[in-house]
Amino acid sequence: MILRCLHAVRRFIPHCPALCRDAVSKRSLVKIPELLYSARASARGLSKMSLWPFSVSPWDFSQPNASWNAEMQEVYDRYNALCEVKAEETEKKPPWRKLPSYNRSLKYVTGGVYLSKIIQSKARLFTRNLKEHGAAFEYVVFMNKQEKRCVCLFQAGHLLEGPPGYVHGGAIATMIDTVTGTLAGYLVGPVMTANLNINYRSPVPLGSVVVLHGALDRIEGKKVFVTCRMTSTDESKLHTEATALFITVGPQWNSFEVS
Ligand SMILES: CCCCCCCCCCCCCC(=O)SCCNC(=O)CCNC(=O)[C@H](O)C(C)(C)COP(=O)(O)OP(=O)(O)OC[C@H]1O[C@@H](n2cnc3c(N)ncnc32)[C@H](O)[C@@H]1OP(=O)(O)O
Repeated sequence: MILRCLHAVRRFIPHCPALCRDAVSKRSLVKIPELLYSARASARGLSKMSLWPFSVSPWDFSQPNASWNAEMQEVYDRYNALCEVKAEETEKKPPWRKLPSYNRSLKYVTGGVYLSKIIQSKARLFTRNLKEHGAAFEYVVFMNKQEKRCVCLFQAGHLLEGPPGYVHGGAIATMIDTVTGTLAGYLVGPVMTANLNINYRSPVPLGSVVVLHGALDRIEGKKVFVTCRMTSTDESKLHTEATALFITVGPQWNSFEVS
Protein backbone atom coordinates (compact mmCIF):
# COMPACT_ATOMS: atom_id res chain seq x y z
CA MET A 1 0.00 0.00 0.00
CA ILE A 2 2.78 2.42 0.99
CA LEU A 3 4.73 1.56 -2.13
CA ARG A 4 1.64 2.15 -4.30
CA CYS A 5 1.24 5.63 -2.75
CA LEU A 6 4.88 6.39 -3.34
CA HIS A 7 4.55 5.38 -7.00
CA ALA A 8 1.51 7.61 -7.35
CA VAL A 9 3.37 10.57 -5.89
CA ARG A 10 6.30 9.92 -8.18
CA ARG A 11 4.08 10.04 -11.25
CA PHE A 12 2.96 13.54 -10.31
CA ILE A 13 6.42 14.87 -9.41
CA PRO A 14 8.54 14.47 -12.52
CA HIS A 15 11.73 15.93 -11.08
CA CYS A 16 11.66 14.74 -7.52
CA PRO A 17 15.09 14.44 -5.84
CA ALA A 18 17.16 11.30 -5.55
CA LEU A 19 15.68 10.52 -2.19
CA CYS A 20 12.23 10.37 -3.70
CA ARG A 21 13.47 8.01 -6.40
CA ASP A 22 14.99 5.88 -3.69
CA ALA A 23 11.82 5.98 -1.72
CA VAL A 24 9.81 4.18 -4.38
CA SER A 25 12.13 1.20 -4.38
CA LYS A 26 12.00 -1.43 -1.67
CA ARG A 27 15.70 -0.81 -1.08
CA SER A 28 14.82 2.66 0.18
CA LEU A 29 13.33 1.19 3.31
CA VAL A 30 16.82 -0.12 4.09
CA LYS A 31 18.26 3.33 3.44
CA ILE A 32 16.17 5.13 6.02
CA PRO A 33 18.40 4.12 8.99
CA GLU A 34 21.37 5.32 6.92
CA LEU A 35 19.73 8.71 6.49
CA LEU A 36 19.05 8.91 10.18
CA TYR A 37 22.68 8.02 10.84
CA SER A 38 23.71 10.88 8.55
CA ALA A 39 21.48 13.21 10.45
CA ARG A 40 22.99 12.18 13.76
CA ALA A 41 26.48 12.47 12.29
CA SER A 42 26.04 16.20 11.94
CA ALA A 43 23.54 18.10 13.99
CA ARG A 44 24.21 21.14 11.81
CA GLY A 45 23.59 19.15 8.68
CA LEU A 46 20.26 18.01 10.09
CA SER A 47 18.72 21.44 9.82
CA LYS A 48 19.53 21.52 6.10
CA MET A 49 18.75 17.91 5.26
CA SER A 50 15.49 16.93 3.76
CA LEU A 51 14.37 13.71 5.43
CA TRP A 52 10.91 14.09 3.98
CA PRO A 53 10.91 11.89 0.86
CA PHE A 54 8.33 13.95 -1.03
CA SER A 55 10.30 17.19 -0.89
CA VAL A 56 10.63 18.88 -4.28
CA SER A 57 13.70 20.84 -3.22
CA PRO A 58 16.86 19.53 -4.88
CA TRP A 59 18.95 17.03 -2.97
CA ASP A 60 22.16 18.54 -1.57
CA PHE A 61 24.88 15.96 -2.23
CA SER A 62 27.43 17.72 -0.03
CA GLN A 63 25.73 16.86 3.25
CA PRO A 64 27.47 14.30 5.50
CA ASN A 65 26.43 10.72 4.89
CA ALA A 66 27.17 7.29 6.29
CA SER A 67 29.97 6.64 3.79
CA TRP A 68 32.11 9.43 5.18
CA ASN A 69 35.00 8.19 7.26
CA ALA A 70 35.98 9.76 10.59
CA GLU A 71 38.61 11.98 8.99
CA MET A 72 36.19 13.40 6.41
CA GLN A 73 33.64 14.10 9.13
CA GLU A 74 36.25 15.68 11.42
CA VAL A 75 37.59 18.06 8.73
CA TYR A 76 34.04 18.84 7.64
CA ASP A 77 33.06 19.78 11.19
CA ARG A 78 36.11 22.02 11.43
CA TYR A 79 35.29 23.97 8.25
CA ASN A 80 31.59 23.95 8.93
CA ALA A 81 32.25 25.63 12.26
CA LEU A 82 34.07 28.41 10.38
CA CYS A 83 30.86 29.09 8.50
CA GLU A 84 29.38 30.44 11.69
CA VAL A 85 32.35 32.56 12.78
CA LYS A 86 32.07 36.21 11.85
CA ALA A 87 35.27 37.86 10.62
CA GLU A 88 34.90 41.00 12.75
CA GLU A 89 32.39 42.48 15.12
CA THR A 90 31.02 44.65 12.35
CA GLU A 91 30.94 41.87 9.80
CA LYS A 92 27.43 40.68 9.06
CA LYS A 93 28.25 37.43 7.28
CA PRO A 94 30.91 34.85 8.16
CA PRO A 95 33.69 34.73 5.55
CA TRP A 96 33.25 31.01 4.96
CA ARG A 97 30.24 29.47 3.31
CA LYS A 98 29.46 25.83 2.58
CA LEU A 99 28.22 25.50 -0.97
CA PRO A 100 25.34 23.16 -1.70
CA SER A 101 25.88 20.66 -4.50
CA TYR A 102 23.22 19.30 -6.81
CA ASN A 103 23.26 16.75 -9.59
CA ARG A 104 22.38 19.38 -12.21
CA SER A 105 24.46 22.53 -11.98
CA LEU A 106 22.28 24.60 -14.28
CA LYS A 107 19.02 22.80 -14.65
CA TYR A 108 17.36 25.29 -16.94
CA VAL A 109 20.20 26.12 -19.32
CA THR A 110 19.29 24.67 -22.69
CA GLY A 111 22.86 23.65 -23.50
CA GLY A 112 22.22 24.23 -27.17
CA VAL A 113 19.26 24.62 -29.44
CA TYR A 114 19.73 21.13 -30.88
CA LEU A 115 20.12 19.29 -27.57
CA SER A 116 17.12 17.02 -27.26
CA LYS A 117 14.77 17.28 -24.34
CA ILE A 118 15.49 13.64 -23.47
CA ILE A 119 19.22 14.27 -23.18
CA GLN A 120 18.56 17.43 -21.19
CA SER A 121 16.29 15.69 -18.74
CA LYS A 122 18.71 12.80 -18.27
CA ALA A 123 21.84 14.96 -18.00
CA ARG A 124 23.58 14.85 -14.63
CA LEU A 125 26.65 16.54 -13.24
CA PHE A 126 29.53 14.10 -13.85
CA THR A 127 30.68 14.12 -10.21
CA ARG A 128 27.18 13.62 -8.81
CA ASN A 129 25.72 10.96 -11.07
CA LEU A 130 25.80 7.98 -8.70
CA LYS A 131 23.20 7.27 -6.09
CA GLU A 132 25.50 5.04 -4.04
CA HIS A 133 27.10 7.07 -1.27
CA GLY A 134 30.89 6.86 -1.08
CA ALA A 135 31.43 4.94 -4.32
CA ALA A 136 33.04 7.73 -6.30
CA PHE A 137 33.27 11.48 -5.64
CA GLU A 138 32.36 12.42 -2.07
CA TYR A 139 33.15 16.08 -1.68
CA VAL A 140 32.09 19.37 -0.20
CA VAL A 141 33.28 22.86 -1.10
CA PHE A 142 33.69 25.69 1.41
CA MET A 143 34.01 29.15 -0.16
CA ASN A 144 35.72 32.25 1.21
CA LYS A 145 34.61 35.06 -1.11
CA GLN A 146 36.56 37.77 0.73
CA GLU A 147 39.84 35.94 0.30
CA LYS A 148 38.86 34.66 -3.15
CA ARG A 149 39.69 31.10 -2.25
CA CYS A 150 37.98 27.87 -1.41
CA VAL A 151 38.72 24.48 0.08
CA CYS A 152 37.22 21.20 -0.98
CA LEU A 153 37.22 18.07 1.17
CA PHE A 154 37.35 15.05 -1.06
CA GLN A 155 36.98 11.39 -0.11
CA ALA A 156 37.88 9.23 -3.09
CA GLY A 157 35.64 6.18 -3.49
CA HIS A 158 36.50 2.70 -4.75
CA LEU A 159 35.16 3.34 -8.28
CA LEU A 160 37.88 5.94 -8.89
CA GLU A 161 40.76 3.49 -9.05
CA GLY A 162 43.61 4.10 -11.46
CA PRO A 163 46.84 2.37 -10.44
CA PRO A 164 45.95 -0.47 -8.02
CA GLY A 165 44.97 1.07 -4.69
CA TYR A 166 45.32 4.64 -5.90
CA VAL A 167 43.05 7.27 -7.40
CA HIS A 168 42.92 7.68 -11.19
CA GLY A 169 44.66 10.79 -12.51
CA GLY A 170 41.57 11.68 -14.52
CA ALA A 171 39.44 11.60 -11.37
CA ILE A 172 41.93 13.93 -9.71
CA ALA A 173 41.78 16.23 -12.74
CA THR A 174 37.99 16.15 -12.55
CA MET A 175 38.06 17.30 -8.95
CA ILE A 176 40.58 20.05 -9.72
CA ASP A 177 38.44 21.25 -12.64
CA THR A 178 35.36 21.16 -10.42
CA VAL A 179 36.96 23.08 -7.55
CA THR A 180 38.73 25.71 -9.66
CA GLY A 181 35.67 26.05 -11.90
CA THR A 182 33.39 26.45 -8.92
CA LEU A 183 35.65 29.18 -7.51
CA ALA A 184 35.90 31.03 -10.84
CA GLY A 185 32.16 30.67 -11.43
CA TYR A 186 31.33 31.85 -7.93
CA LEU A 187 33.50 34.95 -8.33
CA VAL A 188 32.70 36.04 -11.88
CA GLY A 189 29.70 34.06 -13.16
CA PRO A 190 29.53 31.43 -15.94
CA VAL A 191 32.93 30.21 -17.17
CA MET A 192 34.41 27.47 -19.34
CA THR A 193 37.73 25.76 -18.71
CA ALA A 194 40.22 26.81 -21.38
CA ASN A 195 43.37 25.33 -19.90
CA LEU A 196 44.21 22.96 -17.06
CA ASN A 197 47.81 22.17 -16.09
CA ILE A 198 48.43 19.49 -13.50
CA ASN A 199 51.57 18.21 -11.80
CA TYR A 200 50.97 14.95 -9.97
CA ARG A 201 53.44 14.88 -7.05
CA SER A 202 52.34 11.90 -4.95
CA PRO A 203 49.61 9.31 -5.46
CA VAL A 204 46.33 9.53 -3.56
CA PRO A 205 45.36 6.26 -1.82
CA LEU A 206 41.87 5.05 -2.68
CA GLY A 207 39.44 5.76 0.15
CA SER A 208 41.60 8.50 1.64
CA VAL A 209 40.55 12.06 2.32
CA VAL A 210 42.40 14.99 0.78
CA VAL A 211 41.89 18.73 0.70
CA LEU A 212 41.92 20.84 -2.46
CA HIS A 213 42.90 24.46 -1.90
CA GLY A 214 41.70 26.66 -4.75
CA ALA A 215 42.74 30.32 -4.99
CA LEU A 216 42.17 33.10 -7.47
CA ASP A 217 45.46 34.17 -9.01
CA ARG A 218 44.30 37.04 -11.23
CA ILE A 219 41.66 38.21 -13.66
CA GLU A 220 42.61 39.69 -17.02
CA GLY A 221 39.57 40.73 -19.00
CA LYS A 222 37.65 37.56 -19.79
CA LYS A 223 40.46 35.37 -18.42
CA VAL A 224 40.32 34.03 -14.89
CA PHE A 225 43.48 32.34 -13.57
CA VAL A 226 43.09 29.97 -10.64
CA THR A 227 45.59 27.81 -8.76
CA CYS A 228 44.89 24.59 -6.91
CA ARG A 229 46.86 22.39 -4.53
CA MET A 230 45.69 19.00 -3.37
CA THR A 231 47.14 18.01 0.01
CA SER A 232 46.63 15.63 2.88
CA THR A 233 44.17 16.96 5.46
CA ASP A 234 47.00 18.19 7.72
CA GLU A 235 48.68 19.75 4.64
CA SER A 236 51.93 17.91 5.37
CA LYS A 237 51.80 16.03 2.06
CA LEU A 238 51.42 17.60 -1.37
CA HIS A 239 49.61 15.33 -3.83
CA THR A 240 48.96 17.62 -6.78
CA GLU A 241 49.56 21.17 -7.97
CA ALA A 242 47.60 22.78 -10.78
CA THR A 243 46.85 25.98 -12.60
CA ALA A 244 43.66 26.60 -14.50
CA LEU A 245 42.45 29.20 -16.95
CA PHE A 246 38.77 29.94 -17.27
CA ILE A 247 37.11 32.17 -19.83
CA THR A 248 33.97 34.00 -18.86
CA VAL A 249 31.06 33.17 -21.09
CA GLY A 250 28.02 35.38 -21.33
CA PRO A 251 24.43 34.74 -22.26
CA GLN A 252 25.58 33.41 -25.64
CA TRP A 253 26.47 30.22 -23.74
CA ASN A 254 22.85 29.22 -24.14
CA SER A 255 23.10 29.22 -27.89
CA PHE A 256 26.10 26.91 -28.26
CA GLU A 257 25.33 24.38 -30.93
CA VAL A 258 25.89 20.69 -30.45
CA SER A 259 27.14 19.15 -33.67
C1 LIG B 1 28.31 29.35 -8.35
C2 LIG B 1 28.95 28.39 -9.25
C3 LIG B 1 28.47 27.00 -8.99
C4 LIG B 1 28.91 26.10 -10.06
C5 LIG B 1 28.54 24.69 -9.72
C6 LIG B 1 28.96 23.80 -10.82
C7 LIG B 1 30.15 23.02 -10.43
C8 LIG B 1 30.78 22.41 -11.60
C9 LIG B 1 31.96 23.17 -12.06
C10 LIG B 1 32.59 22.36 -13.13
C11 LIG B 1 33.50 23.20 -13.95
C12 LIG B 1 33.85 22.41 -15.16
C13 LIG B 1 34.08 23.34 -16.30
C14 LIG B 1 34.30 22.53 -17.53
O1 LIG B 1 34.67 21.41 -17.50
S1 LIG B 1 33.98 23.35 -19.00
C15 LIG B 1 34.17 22.04 -20.21
C16 LIG B 1 35.56 21.97 -20.77
N1 LIG B 1 35.86 23.15 -21.51
C17 LIG B 1 35.46 23.35 -22.76
O2 LIG B 1 34.80 22.53 -23.34
C18 LIG B 1 35.83 24.67 -23.38
C19 LIG B 1 35.97 24.58 -24.88
N2 LIG B 1 36.50 25.84 -25.35
C20 LIG B 1 35.72 26.91 -25.55
O3 LIG B 1 34.51 26.83 -25.42
C21 LIG B 1 36.37 28.21 -25.91
O4 LIG B 1 37.62 27.97 -26.49
C22 LIG B 1 36.53 29.12 -24.67
C23 LIG B 1 35.14 29.52 -24.13
C24 LIG B 1 37.32 28.46 -23.56
C25 LIG B 1 37.27 30.37 -25.07
O5 LIG B 1 36.53 31.00 -26.04
P1 LIG B 1 37.26 31.66 -27.28
O6 LIG B 1 38.16 30.66 -27.88
O7 LIG B 1 36.20 32.26 -28.11
O8 LIG B 1 38.14 32.73 -26.54
P2 LIG B 1 38.15 34.28 -26.80
O9 LIG B 1 38.43 34.52 -28.23
O10 LIG B 1 36.94 34.89 -26.18
O11 LIG B 1 39.47 34.67 -26.01
C26 LIG B 1 39.45 35.27 -24.78
C27 LIG B 1 40.89 35.26 -24.27
O12 LIG B 1 41.19 33.92 -23.79
C28 LIG B 1 42.37 33.47 -24.44
N3 LIG B 1 42.26 31.99 -24.54
C29 LIG B 1 41.23 31.28 -25.00
N4 LIG B 1 41.50 29.98 -24.92
C30 LIG B 1 42.73 29.87 -24.38
C31 LIG B 1 43.56 28.79 -24.04
N5 LIG B 1 43.16 27.52 -24.21
N6 LIG B 1 44.75 29.04 -23.51
C32 LIG B 1 45.17 30.32 -23.32
N7 LIG B 1 44.43 31.40 -23.61
C33 LIG B 1 43.23 31.17 -24.14
C34 LIG B 1 42.38 34.15 -25.78
O13 LIG B 1 43.68 34.16 -26.34
C35 LIG B 1 41.91 35.53 -25.38
O14 LIG B 1 42.99 36.18 -24.76
P3 LIG B 1 43.25 37.73 -25.05
O15 LIG B 1 43.50 37.82 -26.52
O16 LIG B 1 42.02 38.45 -24.62
O17 LIG B 1 44.45 38.08 -24.22
